[in-house]
Amino acid sequence: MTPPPPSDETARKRSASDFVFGKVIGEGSFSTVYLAKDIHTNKEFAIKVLEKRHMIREKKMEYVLREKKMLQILSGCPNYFVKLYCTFQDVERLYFVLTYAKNGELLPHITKNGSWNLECTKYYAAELVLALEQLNAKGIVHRDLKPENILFDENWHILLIDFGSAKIMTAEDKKENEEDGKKRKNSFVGTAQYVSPEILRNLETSYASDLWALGCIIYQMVSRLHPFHAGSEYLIFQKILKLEYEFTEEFDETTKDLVKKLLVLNPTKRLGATDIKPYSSIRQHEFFSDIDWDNIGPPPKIL
Ligand SMILES: Nc1ncnc2c1ncn2[C@@H]1O[C@H](COP(=O)(O)OP(=O)(O)OP(=O)(O)O)[C@@H](O)[C@H]1O
Ligand SMILES: O=C(O)C[C@H](Cc1nc2cc(Cl)cc(Cl)c2[nH]1)c1ccc(Cl)cc1
Repeated sequence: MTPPPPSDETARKRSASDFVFGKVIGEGSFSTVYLAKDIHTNKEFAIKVLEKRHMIREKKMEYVLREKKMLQILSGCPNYFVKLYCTFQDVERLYFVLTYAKNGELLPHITKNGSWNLECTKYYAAELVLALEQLNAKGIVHRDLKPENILFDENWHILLIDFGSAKIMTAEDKKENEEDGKKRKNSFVGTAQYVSPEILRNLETSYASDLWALGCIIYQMVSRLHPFHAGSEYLIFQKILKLEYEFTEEFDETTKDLVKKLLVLNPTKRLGATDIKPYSSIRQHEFFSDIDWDNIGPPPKIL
């Protein structure tokens, strides 16, 4: 007995004709992201469009299906992640219908000479910690966290994107991470400046890989530069493996202490890596002494 057709509009499988496509709001290596409006509800979405031919040629199907699976898992989280409303396809393309992050990327706000200050750094580092706690609770490691993958929604809260490189930690992975020095080939390397030492040394990634990226992002929110910078990816990797970075004069002692406890070569020694309740030891750090973790309140003005 075939099920009755969905009663209301939202349950019906969508197609491109349900949307009016507007401007391009971003380009990925395999995607174009459009601002689009649902013709039935007038609601705005970001629609990420991928060419099937390109997916097949570049053998990126697994990446797309992984992003779809991760976004479906995360769509149950209350906030901090872009929501996947639906997916559909036509002869040439695949479509992800996503929350529209109206206020764009974090990166320009921390690099331009604007009003970004230590209060913003603390607030958004706290939102990042809360987002990482939710990822941990869902068993997901993002593996490519960087300011370009952190967007702002219309109320200036963060929305993490780009889960095509994410990994679901299995019980097996967790066990292997406890046995130090277990060697396994990594099929994935993130973005040079933010890649963790364990990924460079072909060791298994773990939640602690995202804690390394958190350290890099907090460093960058304060100094506007990433901690490991050099003229080539090879030289950046060398600096990461030797933990070769310095603090600029903008850093106070408390911020330095937190960054030092996150940028630790051994993943199991990073602050939060062995928390029974992740990430209580990061929450308790002096750097977050002004944060009320049960209600971090409205975002600071960064206009
Ligand atoms: N939900 C969204 N709302 C607003 N802008 C978005 C959204 N998703 C992506 N973008 C913008 O589109 C750009 C491309 O995003 P997309 O995730 O498709 O590519 P990418 O995966 O970041 O690129 P790559 O494939 O090289 O990693 C992003 O850098 C971002 O600026
Ligand atoms: O409609 C669905 O939800 C399932 C399809 C499944 C699917 N069809 C595909 C065709 C190609 Cl060429 C590549 C991938 Cl990754 C493909 N994945 C799909 C469509 C769109 C997106 Cl973004 C992901 C998966």
